[in-house]
Amino acid sequence: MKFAVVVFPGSNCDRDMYFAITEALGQNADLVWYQEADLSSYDAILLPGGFSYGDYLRSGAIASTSPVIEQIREAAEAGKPILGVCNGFQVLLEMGLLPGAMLPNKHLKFMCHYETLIVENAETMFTHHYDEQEEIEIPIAHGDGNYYCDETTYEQLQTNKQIAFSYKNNPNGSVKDIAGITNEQGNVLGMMPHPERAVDALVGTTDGLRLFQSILTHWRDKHAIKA
Ligand SMILES: NC(=O)CC[C@H](N)C(=O)O
Repeated sequence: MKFAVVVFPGSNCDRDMYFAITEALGQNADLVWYQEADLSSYDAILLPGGFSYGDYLRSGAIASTSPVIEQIREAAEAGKPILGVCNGFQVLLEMGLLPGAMLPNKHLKFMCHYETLIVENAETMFTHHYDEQEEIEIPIAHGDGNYYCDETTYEQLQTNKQIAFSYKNNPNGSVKDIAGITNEQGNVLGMMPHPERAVDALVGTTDGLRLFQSILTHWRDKHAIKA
């Protein structure tokens, strides 16, 4: 399986994402510069964390206007898996591929530590290697991680089972403790915590690895040649 890691000016978790795919998952990945990217040959697209365009205007806002965004939109419509982590999640919100918006953390401080997440939906292509309501340890690192959506949107998220992860102890003020959501079709996931930083026991937890394994086995099942 071939993954694209889209690099914007100011991305800083692109190498971690690349490591997670190539070293931990054992699959192919390319770091693709946003201006030169041709995403048509990739099976999945990963938007890494960081501070694209220095978080000017709003986190993810300027990146969400770059030409590569049209290709990401097309890939999403084609049903390819799209994962946005942290700044990648902010870009997905700003481009309207996921509902809601990101606000500054409740205490207006950048936070970088482990959080316990609850797997709210273990049936998505990103989460089927977890158990429903399983608690996993994944690090966060953000200043603008306070997810907001209105009541109607929250009801839609619930009805469509779009809430993938929640925080056990909400660190940033997010509505209903939401840590990660999918689109209605289930092939676009945005999450603030960093699964790519949780794929090697040396750094304390490998709980993030199963997210990438979920993408891989789902893709293999879908593309298996059936006799
Ligand atoms: N690690 C990241 O992706 C940081 C995200 C973002 N720029 C913030 O601080 O909110």
